[in-house]
Amino acid sequence: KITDIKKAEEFLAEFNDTSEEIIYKYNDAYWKYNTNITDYNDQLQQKAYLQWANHSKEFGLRAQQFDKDAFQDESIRRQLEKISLIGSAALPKTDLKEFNAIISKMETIYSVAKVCWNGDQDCSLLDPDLTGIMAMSRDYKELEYVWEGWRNASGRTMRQDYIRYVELSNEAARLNGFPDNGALWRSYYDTKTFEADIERIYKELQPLYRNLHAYVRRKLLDTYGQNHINTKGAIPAHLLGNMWAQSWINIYDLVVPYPSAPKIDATPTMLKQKWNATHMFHIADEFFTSLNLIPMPQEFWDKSMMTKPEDGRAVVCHPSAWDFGNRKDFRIKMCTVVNMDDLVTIHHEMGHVEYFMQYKDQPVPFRDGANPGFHEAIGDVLALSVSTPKHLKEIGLLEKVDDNEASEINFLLKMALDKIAFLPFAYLMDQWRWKVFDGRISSTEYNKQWWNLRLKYQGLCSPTPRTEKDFDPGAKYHIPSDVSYIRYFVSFVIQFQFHKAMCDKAGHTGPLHKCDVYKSKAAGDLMADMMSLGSSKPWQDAMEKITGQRNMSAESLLEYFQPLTTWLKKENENEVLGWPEYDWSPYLQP
Ligand SMILES: O=C(CCC(O)(O)[C@H](Cc1ccccc1)NC(=O)c1ccccc1)N[C@@H](Cc1c[nH]c2ccccc12)C(=O)O
Ligand SMILES: [Zn+2]
Repeated sequence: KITDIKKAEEFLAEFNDTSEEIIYKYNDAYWKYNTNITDYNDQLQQKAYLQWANHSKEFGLRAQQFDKDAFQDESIRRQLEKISLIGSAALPKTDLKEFNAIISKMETIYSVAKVCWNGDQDCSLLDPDLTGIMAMSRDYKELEYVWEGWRNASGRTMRQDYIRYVELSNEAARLNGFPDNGALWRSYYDTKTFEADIERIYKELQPLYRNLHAYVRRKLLDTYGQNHINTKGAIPAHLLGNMWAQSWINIYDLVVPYPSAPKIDATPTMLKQKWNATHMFHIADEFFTSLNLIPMPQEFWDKSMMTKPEDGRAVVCHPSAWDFGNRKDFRIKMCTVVNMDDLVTIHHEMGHVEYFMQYKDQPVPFRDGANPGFHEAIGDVLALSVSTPKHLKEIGLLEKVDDNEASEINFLLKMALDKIAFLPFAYLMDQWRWKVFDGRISSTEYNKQWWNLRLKYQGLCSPTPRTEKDFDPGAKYHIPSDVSYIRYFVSFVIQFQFHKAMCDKAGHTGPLHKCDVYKSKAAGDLMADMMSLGSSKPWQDAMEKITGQRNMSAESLLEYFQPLTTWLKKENENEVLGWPEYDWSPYLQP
């Protein structure tokens, strides 16, 4: 093994110089495919992917020639380690081609899947039509039709491909020295107690979730009646305002605690004031620059895709942020709809781009988040400030803001419908996949085990009978697209730690949920100093830089929701928490 430091430095310099161009070429081809799904563009992206994979493999094998532990210089050691971890590029050529082809096939199925009415006359895609129905409809049967139709058109048709995807993922993981792909994914958190830490944090948050679940279930009884809601059973999964019941924000009007107090909903005002996508992006950009963060560059405004093309092109609508690797070209691809949900999502995506720009001068192996959860948290932290009634009023999206207990509970419940409802979903998404990758869940019971987890963690049941002909996990973007999900669970916990640290830095006093860091340069600098590290240091160092402590903790999240927790416990005094009648189901009712 090579231990010569000069040779190591030359190798790293060569990697850095040759990588930018090949990364740009791959992103350019992948962007063209994502914003215009055709066979031709698919072939081009697969070719560019193979070139990028060959580059990774060549440099990965060369990096392994060095005895990385022989180097005192932590940066050299860490760069060699990251270059050695080449993921799917370790697969033999034919397997690699098959692997990439399967993923783009599943992703295409997902992006073009549609639900049709009256004999295929008119059909709807997920984005924006089916999403809109799931959010707005209060018709039990209509929701059921769309919920099942989407799963038939997306998940069900990719079930066989997924089985092959699992085999190839595990083969690649083994070639990288891991027992299975779940172990490889968990390694990105560089913490040997990661699973135990996540489980502990989940257990701390579960009481609050069960209180929210019981409260919402009680309210849904008023809307959907005894036949469809059992106050000791699971909630039918299609009634929560979202295709996957991962966010319950869209049924806020059915569950608002004090209907007479002002509803904190900015969407009607956005529509009345004729907001459009570009304006929403500028509002978000202005928030970032108010914190002395880097503004979106001109190329961003010129090359991003902010709305779904109207020329009938098939595109991947699921939002994403793009770093083209040349330290200049950064984009967002999103099918923006003018509503509060998408204003929050724009902040989420822009958080990714801010992170890209903050670490763009790091060596290529360090141009990444401290861990995947950090990358997901940045934008959401800023959105916590933007979502306060005080801030929404400041940007003209709310007329009046009351400062009384009723308004406070209304606001905190709305935030809980997004942030607390999401936690069990984010947790179970990779619980299921970790078990699929390590063989604890076999392909003969993919769907049965999925619904076991949906019941166990979310307290949901399917509105219609499910069999192993179905593949409901495939109905959620990240499964066909090979994108891990525990990153969002981590993000939803640490974003409150970051929020608290920024609020302290901004000199905020009073309850955490009222904090808005708008225009605080000190708070912005705190985040910028962390982001500029990229993945050059262990994430515990990055965490310490912001919060002064080195671990993930649910403490700040629980502090933020404290007033709501107290209120819910009182409200639920005579409620049954949980779903003890676990075998109740809406389709077995008379
Ligand atoms: O998937 C997303 C947003 C999309 C993304 O920005 O996370 C995107 C997903 C993706 C990953 C890899 C390839 C393609 C899409 N991630 C990125 O664009 C991204 C960019 C750079 C680094 C890491 C991730 N959100 C999750 C849940 C979620 C977390 N926070 C939210 C806030 C508002 C709305 C949704 C969410 C979801 O919709 O289920
Ligand atoms: Zn994201």
